[in-house]
Amino acid sequence: MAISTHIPSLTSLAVSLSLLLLVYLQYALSWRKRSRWRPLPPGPKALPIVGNIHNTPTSKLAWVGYRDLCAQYGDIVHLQVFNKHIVVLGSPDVIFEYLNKRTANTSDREHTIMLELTGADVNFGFMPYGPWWRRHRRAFWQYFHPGTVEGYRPVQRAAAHGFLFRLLEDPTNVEDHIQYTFTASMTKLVYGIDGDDSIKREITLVANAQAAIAQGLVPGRFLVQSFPFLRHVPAWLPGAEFRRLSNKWMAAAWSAKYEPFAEMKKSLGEKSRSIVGQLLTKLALAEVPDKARAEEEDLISNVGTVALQAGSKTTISTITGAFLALSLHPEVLQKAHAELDAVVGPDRLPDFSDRGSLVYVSAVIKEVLRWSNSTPLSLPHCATEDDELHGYFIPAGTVLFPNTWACMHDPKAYDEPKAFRPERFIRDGKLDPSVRDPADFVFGYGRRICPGRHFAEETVFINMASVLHCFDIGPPLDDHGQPIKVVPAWTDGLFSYIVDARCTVTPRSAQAEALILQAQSHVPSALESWSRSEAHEGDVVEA
Ligand code: HEM
Repeated sequence: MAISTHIPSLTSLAVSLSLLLLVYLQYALSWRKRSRWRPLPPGPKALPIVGNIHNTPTSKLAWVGYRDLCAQYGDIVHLQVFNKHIVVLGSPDVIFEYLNKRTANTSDREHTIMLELTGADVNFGFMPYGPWWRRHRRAFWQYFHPGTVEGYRPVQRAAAHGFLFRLLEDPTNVEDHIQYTFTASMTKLVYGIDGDDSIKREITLVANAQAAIAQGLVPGRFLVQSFPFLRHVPAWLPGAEFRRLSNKWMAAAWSAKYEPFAEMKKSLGEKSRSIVGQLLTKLALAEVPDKARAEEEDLISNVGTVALQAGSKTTISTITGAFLALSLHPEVLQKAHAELDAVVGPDRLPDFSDRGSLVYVSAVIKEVLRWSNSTPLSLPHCATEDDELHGYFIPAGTVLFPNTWACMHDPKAYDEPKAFRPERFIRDGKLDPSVRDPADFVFGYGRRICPGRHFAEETVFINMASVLHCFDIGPPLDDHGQPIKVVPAWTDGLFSYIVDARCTVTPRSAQAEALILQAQSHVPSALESWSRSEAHEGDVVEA
């Protein structure tokens, strides 16, 4: 009896083992065929099944950890987490070679079911590389290339003047004012909508949609990320929390996409100068079948929502970084004041036309972009097909992390990289082109490079030049009026923020106050006259 029960179980064990061996051999053979015997890039030793989960940086900021791994293993480092391959690109040479030059295979994004479940799939910044992404990017770029962006200056200027006024009225909520300023200019440009209530509502809509993405895209938080079929389990089952959250996330994404869109459509005639207004007017005049029209309208509403969502965190984080840096460095503030006094003088506010003459202010902005990175690992790209880099095998689907932060804190390029020192960008009274330019890094790479970068640079310039012209910025004060020492620190995550950006903001003079009040009184008419102006598309060059 005992023998007869053991024989079948031994046989089935042998069969199972043979099957396992077969599967393994097949996998190994296919791997050999795909890799053509090329090794994966070097990296720490992986454990069975979980891979390098223990090597992914947790005790320090991810980009600092990745920089340290590159110091140990070289500029190209491989990690594996379960079945996901990650390659860290640790120097400008490998980043430019792979992401800027070999773009046909390195412009994808990681495919994850969470994009759909959070509603983030309407954001073309996360879309897979392909025709749908390309159509979004073209539509967007048409309105954000350098030739068009110039036409947005009246709105950006009005928003900057509004910013000065808000800082004057309430110098305590600097970050809120930055957010308000960015949203005010974008809501006007994208939907033609202004007014305090509409701007505040838009801030909430964008914040809700971004919170959904921040919660839903945390790697490994939900089992459904690794096992997409679980998306079909009923919401009441234990462990199906993601289904309940997903309903909330998708509702937030839907509201951010459709509420301002629906509002602007109601009065399209008046709002036709706006970006979405122009796209809808063009569509109305085109002869397109109904199905294609619906698809095009979907694309237009996506373009509107992404302009607000993709640019807000990065721009807000950059300007907040500038306030912190200036509050810590009175010597920088003093030099910027001296330059503005000499170039602009006390009787007016700075304008876009001053940019070329404001060398020191331009260097301050470059140093802010270098010192405080809002996306230290950029937005990771993904390899579409199996590939080879420097003799190493890069499997299809590998997530590519360009370590922008490491390039911006490389002591070989920037002496004492932790120090905030705008002078490093200046030689003989001019911007020094031989110094590594942060703009070549912080806006990302290749075909995915930030298409809002020209707009962003103008926004940062007009706001920072105006603030520097009118205000003193210093450390925060305690209840006894004593300065509080703020130690610069940044949050971890895809988007990185200053942890503590408290500072004091006070007008430089009575004349500065008067300039602000005068500029603020012209804001409504400036916005009104922009709405009635002609749009100029300029010559579209490749993104
Ligand atoms: C200082 C401000 C900004 C910084 C530092 C920044 C940085 C970035 C970075 C690093 C990427 C990823 C690039 C890559 O994948 O290689 C990106 C993508 C993107 N940015 Fe920006 N950005 C800023 C402002 C803006 C603004 C104002 C807008 C909108 C007007 C915008 C729209 C976008 C879009 C739509 C994408 C996705 C591009 C794609 O995947 O094809 N950004 N940005």
